[in-house]
Amino acid sequence: MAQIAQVLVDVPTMQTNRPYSYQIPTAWQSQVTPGMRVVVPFGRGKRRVQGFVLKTSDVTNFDGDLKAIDAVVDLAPVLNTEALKMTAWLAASTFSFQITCAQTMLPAVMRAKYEKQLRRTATTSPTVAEQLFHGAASVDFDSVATTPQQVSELLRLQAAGEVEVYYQVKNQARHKTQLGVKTTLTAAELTSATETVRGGAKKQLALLKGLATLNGETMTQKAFCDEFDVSEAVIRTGEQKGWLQKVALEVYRDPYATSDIEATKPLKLNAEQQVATDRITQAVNGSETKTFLLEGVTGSGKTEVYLQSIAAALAQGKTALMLVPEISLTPQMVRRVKGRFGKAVAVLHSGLSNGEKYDEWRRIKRQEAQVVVGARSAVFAPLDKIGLIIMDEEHESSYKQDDAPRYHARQVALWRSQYHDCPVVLGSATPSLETRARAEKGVYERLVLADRVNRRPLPEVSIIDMKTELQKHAESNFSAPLLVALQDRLDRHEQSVLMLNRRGYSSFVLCRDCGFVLKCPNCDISLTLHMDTHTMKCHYCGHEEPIPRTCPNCHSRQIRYYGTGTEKVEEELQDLMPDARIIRMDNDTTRKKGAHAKLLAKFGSGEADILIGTQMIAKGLDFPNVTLVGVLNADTALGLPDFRASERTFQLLTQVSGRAGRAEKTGHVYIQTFNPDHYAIRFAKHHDYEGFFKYEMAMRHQGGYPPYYFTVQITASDLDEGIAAKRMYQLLQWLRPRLDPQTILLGPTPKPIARVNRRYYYQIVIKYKREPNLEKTLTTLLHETQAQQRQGLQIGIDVEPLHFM
Ligand SMILES: Nc1ncnc2c1ncn2[C@@H]1O[C@H](COP(=O)(O)OP(=O)(O)OP(=O)(O)O)[C@@H](O)[C@H]1O
Ligand SMILES: [Zn+2]
Ligand SMILES: [Zn+2]
Repeated sequence: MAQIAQVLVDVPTMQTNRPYSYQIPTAWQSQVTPGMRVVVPFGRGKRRVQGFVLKTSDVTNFDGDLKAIDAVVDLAPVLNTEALKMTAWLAASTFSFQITCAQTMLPAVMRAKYEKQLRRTATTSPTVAEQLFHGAASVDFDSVATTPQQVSELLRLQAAGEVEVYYQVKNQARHKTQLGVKTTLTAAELTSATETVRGGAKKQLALLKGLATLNGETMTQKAFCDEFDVSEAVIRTGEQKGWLQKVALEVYRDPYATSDIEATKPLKLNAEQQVATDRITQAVNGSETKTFLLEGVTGSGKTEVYLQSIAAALAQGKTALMLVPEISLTPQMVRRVKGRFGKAVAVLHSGLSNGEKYDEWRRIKRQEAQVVVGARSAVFAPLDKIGLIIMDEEHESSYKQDDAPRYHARQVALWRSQYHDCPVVLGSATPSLETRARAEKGVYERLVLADRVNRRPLPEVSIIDMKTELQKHAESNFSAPLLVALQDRLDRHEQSVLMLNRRGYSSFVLCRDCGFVLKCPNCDISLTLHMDTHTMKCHYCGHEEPIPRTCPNCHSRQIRYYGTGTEKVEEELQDLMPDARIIRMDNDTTRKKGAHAKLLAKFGSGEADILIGTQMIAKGLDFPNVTLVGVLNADTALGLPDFRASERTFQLLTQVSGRAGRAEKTGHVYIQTFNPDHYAIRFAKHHDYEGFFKYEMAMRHQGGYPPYYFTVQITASDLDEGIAAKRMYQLLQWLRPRLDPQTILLGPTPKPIARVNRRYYYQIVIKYKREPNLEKTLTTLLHETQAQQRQGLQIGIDVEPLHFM
């Protein structure tokens, strides 16, 4: 029997990966197992914290006095063997703490909430019991300690032993219950009960008939009443007569219960889809830990390949995990998967309430759901026997988490594929350069869908040079050709989608006459406008120069920061086209839960002619009547001070173009830009992913960027800019001798948005090809900066960051 538990404790100010030993009280010795949550005392005083049991052992001779576990939170482990291994791996590979990782893997409601209480003691005087506690055993600390006088009085009482402060760990997870009915009578007893019912009581007979069909099962009262057409009053009568019992029935909050999703059957695959599905199925059946890159143009029917591959895994008695970028943004995808697999599907995404997420999580854990669809953190879904993992739109940067642990869902997916011996499918029309490069090397197997379903052509793309447009007429967000095209669609009762790129809003300057963007002379990366210092800064190398008043390239005075809002665009368009019915989709109009899905449904049902939106409309939408796509400003993302700016622009333009002409009617795309000759725009015009890939790889090679180099970003932030900067210079001195001479250290530099939440950010970027000392150095850094964190300086380590801002 296990007598000692190694517990990972949740103490934010004193994190460590070293577990603490606690004694397991005799009564629980056969019950406490690894992966359970427990409440333990920590430090001096009465502090209670939540922790995870990592290991149990039966060592009986330990040094000193071990504290005992206070309470056991779970009846069964919430982290199984795989999950425990995964936390250890995740912590090591992202340089974060194991407790943070464990918490990230579980639904938010399972995170402990602490309540500070004031308790009575054995020696509390009757007056204090009455005045302070009003007869209760404990009170909320904050409610009785609002003034300094009160606090000082409490301190006095505490010193006198009359009261004590206690930290209560609150379990926030609540199950939802409904009233259910069940009967313990046998069929024969029910029949004889029928004979006691007097002639006219038809409803009582209906009740008995209903109960007879239950076969000992429990049914919710509501469902029972609906199905057998009896009232709650009749149920009460039945209860009084001893025919039935009312019980509390645990129910799941099902976020999709009210939406009626039509069941779908597998489509007949085209030749390319068939080849891809066969290869994946083969790997599923053979339990191959293989990674596929499914590179399929927009509208090539990747989803159908996913669905039929998932079916193959289910046929083997296995489960499947399907990741999509922030799913609340693609309600269409949920419908497709639920339509095919019905109740076997659990959905996890940030649009759900915490209770809903918890319920879906439990459904997966209890193996009641075999298919999980979800956004980033769904990669930790507690599925057993995974047969296939799919990652749709694998290039999406929302798969990377910005806070600790800074993990990429792709990394976790690959780890789980090793654990479960199953294949991973990375799907995209525009794979990330890293992924495509790995396929080139043969690390991943490449599967290609080169054509749209039914050989529909990809839409024609016209590039509109906004420099000449602006010379022709007054400043407007709309070029003449785009307006003509919009009017034309209005006349033909076809729909249009307009995208306004908000990324990089106003943070760089652009010449409206020649399209020139100011770049760093050292790094070939856009300089960022810093209004606080009135300078242009390179945040890769630290180069700084004044804000130009005229364009260094053409000497025009039309150089200014760039940016415009969706609301303004909507107003302008409504003025220009008073008859058009417009839906606007941006952070403002989609803030409310479910608003996103509603707006899309409205557009889908033809209640609007034009959908204006930010990047959120670029992906996944499949509306047959959309024949026109307009991109109002292709350049904003290009101007970002990030070596991935071209890649992101190309991906975005290709994705949004892909929304046009997906069904019978041919589509057309208009891209407005000040940089018509930029290669990202040229390749997007020709839907030429492969061309872009080769060109961009050459650029990365030349600049010494990923995938040719690996990168790690270290940030320091503090309310005091001087402290953050000083710490980074010290850190640079500290890092240099510890790392390989070949390794490049960039910075320290202020982050482009240097001040967020009143904190100042500084960063160092480590670039390397091979760095044997990296792991040791960064692990040391993580642990040694604990003391500084307590003083308010925050250090962040980000392996392979996706954003340098
Ligand atoms: N074999 C098929 N036969 C008929 N229709 C199909 C077939 N496969 C897919 N489709 C239909 O083609 C359309 C496009 O498919 P889907 O949305 O899966 O494309 P996709 O590759 O995911 O595109 P995107 O990357 O643009 O999201 C959908 O409406 C889908 O129902
Ligand atoms: Zn530079
Ligand atoms: Zn210029």
